[in-house]
Amino acid sequence: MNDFKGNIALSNTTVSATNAALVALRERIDALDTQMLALLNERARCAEEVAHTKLAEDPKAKFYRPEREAQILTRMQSLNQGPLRHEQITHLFREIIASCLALEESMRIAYLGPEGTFTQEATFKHFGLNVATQPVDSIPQVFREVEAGRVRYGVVPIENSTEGVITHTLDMFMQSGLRICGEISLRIHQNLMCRHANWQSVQKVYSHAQSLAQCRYWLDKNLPQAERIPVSSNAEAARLASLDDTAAAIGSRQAAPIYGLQIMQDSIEDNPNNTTRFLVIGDQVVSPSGNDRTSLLVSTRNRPGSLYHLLKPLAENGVDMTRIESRPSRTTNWEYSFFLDVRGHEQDAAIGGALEALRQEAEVVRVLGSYPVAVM
Ligand SMILES: O=C(O)C(=O)C[C@]1(C(=O)O)C=C[C@@H](O)C=C1
Repeated sequence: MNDFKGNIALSNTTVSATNAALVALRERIDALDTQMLALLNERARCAEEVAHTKLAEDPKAKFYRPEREAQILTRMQSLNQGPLRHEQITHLFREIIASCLALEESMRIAYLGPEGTFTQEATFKHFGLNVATQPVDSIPQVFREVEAGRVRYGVVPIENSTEGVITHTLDMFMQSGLRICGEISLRIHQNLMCRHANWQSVQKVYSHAQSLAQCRYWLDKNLPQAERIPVSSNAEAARLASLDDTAAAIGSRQAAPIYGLQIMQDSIEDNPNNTTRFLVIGDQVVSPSGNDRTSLLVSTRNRPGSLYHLLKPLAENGVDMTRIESRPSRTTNWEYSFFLDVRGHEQDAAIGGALEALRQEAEVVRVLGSYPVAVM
């Protein structure tokens, strides 16, 4: 007997017993919600007091404390015993913290737009859904908005696990004095969207070049006839697809409702672990969280063994390097700047020692920021 027939066969007594159980459970949920409401507001009042305490100590105090947020989220994950998953707990607590932070200060965040990009998704993931945002046209423009003080922080992409580093962002650090205050790690799910259900017949697929590259094999297999047209952003791709029945777009789920499209196929990225890392940029020095990363910009003259001389101080001080990128220096031909990521905080003795030795070797050594490693 299937469920449907089973339900029909239930006697009146069973139905009322089921109803009674439901009523009791809902009463329990209502009682728990009442407790949570009181607790949430108590927490919010604490955050308001934190704001007063910070201001009393320093009238220019920063309210956003990424290291504290990372500690709270990590602690909640370690305490969590389910059935809610770590990811859901993290998401809920992020929203709670964001709402408390909004009571302390109303902030505006610039991000690489337009609306519907993965950078927007990363911004909301980190700062909560209710933060005021300012989508801008380019990575340099995000830096300019923060430098001019028109927004408090900016969010820019830095690297993708499939397609590698975003050189535009690295290059901006050569000109800008802004610091990295945080990082956001976002699992990138690419979606195929168009105006109608007949997606297999489309002749064009618009997307950002990186997204097209991330779906290369899926497109070869499922839409071999369609021309792949790279455009400035996934949101622009969605806009173009919204004007044309013979076209589809690939991009973030967020873009579909904004441009009146339907998601026809989801998670079409070739690599199931496709992740993009974003940076939060601002003018803030962030305290240690206990699980930090430090980004360095080091420039040196090109002489034999120069890279070896840069890396030796790190190795000798036991500093764990997680990334190195080289970029041609903008000022002199054949001089290189290196972007290094190391584990730890600039206040750690090991990194302090390595920096001191590095400064003997290199022309320029700049700490771009020490910040908490992204929590989920
Ligand atoms: O602990 C602080 O400094 C706070 O401002 C409180 C709080 C929170 O809600 O827990 C809010 C915002 C900060 O970014 C970090 C934490």
